[in-house]
Amino acid sequence: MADISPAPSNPPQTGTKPVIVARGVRKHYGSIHAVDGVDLEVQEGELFGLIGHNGAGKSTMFKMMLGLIPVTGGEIRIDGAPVGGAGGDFRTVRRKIGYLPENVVLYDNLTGLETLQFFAKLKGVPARDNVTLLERVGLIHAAKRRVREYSKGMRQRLGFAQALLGKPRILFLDEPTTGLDPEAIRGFYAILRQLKSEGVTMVITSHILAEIQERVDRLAIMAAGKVQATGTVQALREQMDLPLWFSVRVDPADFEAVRAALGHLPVGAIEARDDHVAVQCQRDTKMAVITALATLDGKVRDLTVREPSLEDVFFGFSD
Ligand SMILES: Nc1ncnc2c1ncn2[C@@H]1O[C@H](COP(=O)(O)OP(=O)(O)OP(=O)(O)O)[C@@H](O)[C@H]1O
Repeated sequence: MADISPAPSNPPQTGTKPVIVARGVRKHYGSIHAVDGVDLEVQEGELFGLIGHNGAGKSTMFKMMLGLIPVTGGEIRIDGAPVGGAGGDFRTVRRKIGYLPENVVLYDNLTGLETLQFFAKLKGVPARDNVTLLERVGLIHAAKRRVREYSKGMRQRLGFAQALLGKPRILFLDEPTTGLDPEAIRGFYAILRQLKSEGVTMVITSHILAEIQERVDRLAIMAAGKVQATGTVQALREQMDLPLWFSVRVDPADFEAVRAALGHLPVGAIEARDDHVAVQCQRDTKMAVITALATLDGKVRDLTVREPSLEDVFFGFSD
C-alpha cells in the first residue's frame, strides 16, 4: 500500500466520547465460555487494540459488536444504540461501520473493481469512490484482474478496501495485516493514521505485538474470554512493574568499574557481554542508575535503555 497519507502535524486529540461501550458481555456456547464478562470502552477517534492468545475471544467480541451474533448476556452500545436492539437505531449505526473479518470471503471470478462494486451494492453505498479506494490500498494496477489471480496480500488489501466502502466512522479490523509485506504494513498504518486524523474510531486485533505496540492509543489484553488489562502500552508496563534493561557500552577493561558504580543500588542482574554491560533494574531505580553511570567520567561510550516490550507485558498479563 502506498504511504499516501503522512500523519498530520497537528492531529486532533482523541475525543472523550465513548463510541463503543460493552458492559458485562458474555458469549457461551454450551460449556465453552468464549467471552465471559467483558467491559470495554472505546473513545471516538481512538485506535484501540485487542490482543490475546488464539481462542481468547477476540473474534467473538468483534462479531457481537457488529451484531452478527447475539450476546448471551450483557450489553453492547455503539454510538449510543444497543447492538441488536429493537428499533432501527442500530441499523442506522451499522451503516457507519466497516469490518474486515479475519478470513475475508471474496469471489474468485470477480475482478478487484467488480468486487468493490458488489460489496458497495450490498452495503447500499455509491460505487463512485471504488477506483480511489483501490488506489488507496495499492491495488489499482490489479483492478481488472480476477481475484483468483490475487496473492494473499492482495486479497487482504481488497478486503481492507471493502471495509472502507461508504467512509465508515467506526472500523473493526480483525488481523488486518496478515499476509502483508513490511512495506504494505507501513502503508496500511499510514492509512489508519489518516483515518484517525479524520476522527474515525478503530478497533484492531493482531498477533504481531511489535507491530501494534507503537501504533495503538490503548489496548485490551484478553485471555480465556476475559479482559485482563486495559490501558496504554506505557500504563500497562507500569502496572506490571516489569524491569528495564540498560545496555552500557564500555571497554571490557571497565566492566568492573560499572559494577562498582552500581554496587550501592538495588539493581537486578549485571551481566558482562561482548562490548557492553547489561543491567536490569526496576523503573524506580532508573534515574539513580543513570546518575551513577554519569560518575564514570567518559568511560561510557553509549547507553541504551530497553523498556519491556508489549510482548513482555502480554505474557505478564495473560500467562
Ligand atoms: N461457533 C462456535 N461454537 C463453539 N465454540 C466457538 C464458536 N466460535 C468460537 N468458539 C470458541 O470460542 C473461543 C474464542 O474463539 P475466538 O474465535 O473468539 O478467539 P480469538 O481470540 O479470535 O482467536 P484467534 O486469535 O485464534 O483468532 C474458542 O474457544 C473457540 O473455540
